[in-house]
Amino acid sequence: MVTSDLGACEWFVWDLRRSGLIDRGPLDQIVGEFLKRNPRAEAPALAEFLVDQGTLTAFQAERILNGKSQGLVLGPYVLLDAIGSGSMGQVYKASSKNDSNFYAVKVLPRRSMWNVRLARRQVRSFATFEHPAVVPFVDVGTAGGLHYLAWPLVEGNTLESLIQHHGKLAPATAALYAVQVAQGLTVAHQNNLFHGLVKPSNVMIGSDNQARILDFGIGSLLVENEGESLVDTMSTANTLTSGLDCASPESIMEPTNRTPAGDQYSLGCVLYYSLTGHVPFPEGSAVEKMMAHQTKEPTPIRELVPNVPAGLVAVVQRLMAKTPEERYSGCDELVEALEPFLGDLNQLNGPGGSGARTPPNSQSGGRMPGLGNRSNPGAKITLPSRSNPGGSGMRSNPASSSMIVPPSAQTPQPPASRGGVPSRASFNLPAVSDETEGGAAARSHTPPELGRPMPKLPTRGATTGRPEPMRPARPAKPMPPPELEELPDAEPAWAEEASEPRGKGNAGTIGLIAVAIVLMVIVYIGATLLMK
Ligand SMILES: Nc1ncnc2c1ncn2[C@@H]1O[C@H](COP(=O)(O)OP(=O)(O)OP(=O)(O)O)[C@@H](O)[C@H]1O
Repeated sequence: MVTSDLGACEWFVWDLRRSGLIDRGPLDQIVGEFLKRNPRAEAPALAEFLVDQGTLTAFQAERILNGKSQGLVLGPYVLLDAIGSGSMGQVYKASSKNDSNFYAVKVLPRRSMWNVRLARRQVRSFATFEHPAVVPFVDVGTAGGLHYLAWPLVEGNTLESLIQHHGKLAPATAALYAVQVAQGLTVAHQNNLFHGLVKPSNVMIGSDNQARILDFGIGSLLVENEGESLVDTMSTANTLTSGLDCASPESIMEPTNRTPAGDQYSLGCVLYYSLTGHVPFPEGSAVEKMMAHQTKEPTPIRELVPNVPAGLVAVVQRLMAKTPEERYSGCDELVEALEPFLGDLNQLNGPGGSGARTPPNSQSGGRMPGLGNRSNPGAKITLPSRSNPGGSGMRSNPASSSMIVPPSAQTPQPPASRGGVPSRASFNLPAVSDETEGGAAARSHTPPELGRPMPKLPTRGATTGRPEPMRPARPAKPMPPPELEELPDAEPAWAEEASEPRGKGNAGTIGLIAVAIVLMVIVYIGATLLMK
């Protein structure tokens, strides 16, 4: 199809070609047919058509209409939608050209500096085991100057989101999720992997009532490894701050001191949050929170929620012991300590509700996922119902803006062999990519995205069809074919990383941050003593 045939859609079609989302042949055919029927159509109309017939997702169309055609294909991943953003970067729902499964792809800010080689080693470690509560870190790569990390996409709502919207959990429900997380951590710790950032926003509860730990791998990237720190200083600082509510005292004193025992402390904070609806130290500045983790005890749980069993409170206290040695010998011991509090979930009252029922879509058949027959053989464990508004606290919350829409509601579900998480074996891991955008960016057909409303597209009245704000007008000179075009961000970040051990400088900076934190703590304690 020649450029002159494209009319007012010319710039859009060029950008679409540059994006690498669709093969040129099929694209030209679809566009040609559309323009034959609508010769005067402008770009938004064409975009809407492509979304309607499933060639583009609404997110992709919106990005391209806004002139952001780069970065939609990162290595094997085709970005389909934005899920949310965290302290390290933006997270996208993506499909992989390697296996057609869905992934959560975290894209780090441009020019983040970290050592991809060591991150790849992390990825390989996750290939050695599987657990229903562990969402494995499956890929890391660089494309067009952007670094990306990938995990299988899981459906559900985070504990943070659930509790923010529906309040604290019933003790048995809180214990159930803590057991599931502890089981996942047990297996990870046995494989020499700690999490380092366990917190309510990193625990996803699926419609099968299985807790799944998100963001595995990131904590290790924050830690010095062979003298090289993996994540740039700014990302490290942001991530540490965002994790402060559940950070162990020892990781606060020394940010690279992340261990299995630290995961226990963080899980203690998560359990405290589940039982009370508040993090242990909700008040004050970042420094005051750091101090509190070092020196203070949180408000006693039974002062806030009298019906929490004393034994469960004792478990939280032990998990949150200030010194690692006082905690459990391992998460397996913790699982045993929690099991007596699972009770009979049929009898439980959730936030504002009566008994819970087994969810119709529960894959566990009412049994506690992950525990099999091992625990409470006598107890008839029925999982809390998402669909029971008066139930046990595990309720769906379609109104939550911070929640992702379960992919089942958006797109055809990928084959899930582990209660929502595609099995590691089925990942068919993409060769860790180190390609530049556009170069190896294979042209693929984007899987149709169902059910997402079309974004408000720019009005069609504009003479160019170009939305506002517009990019600068295209130069009058003939454009080179996209294949030959120089991509603006195609600088090989990997080459830099390979030649320069940036982590060392970064490690030094983390050391300085640690020293500064220690000094702040000392000054604070001194000032407090003087005031007394
Ligand atoms: N594997 C995953 N499957 C589905 N959603 C995910 C997955 N990983 C992350 N998310 C979602 O992506 C969003 C952003 O995640 P991200 O980890 O960046 O932020 P966060 O945990 O909220 O904050 P922080 O960066 O401070 O930890 C969150 O809503 C999170 O639930």
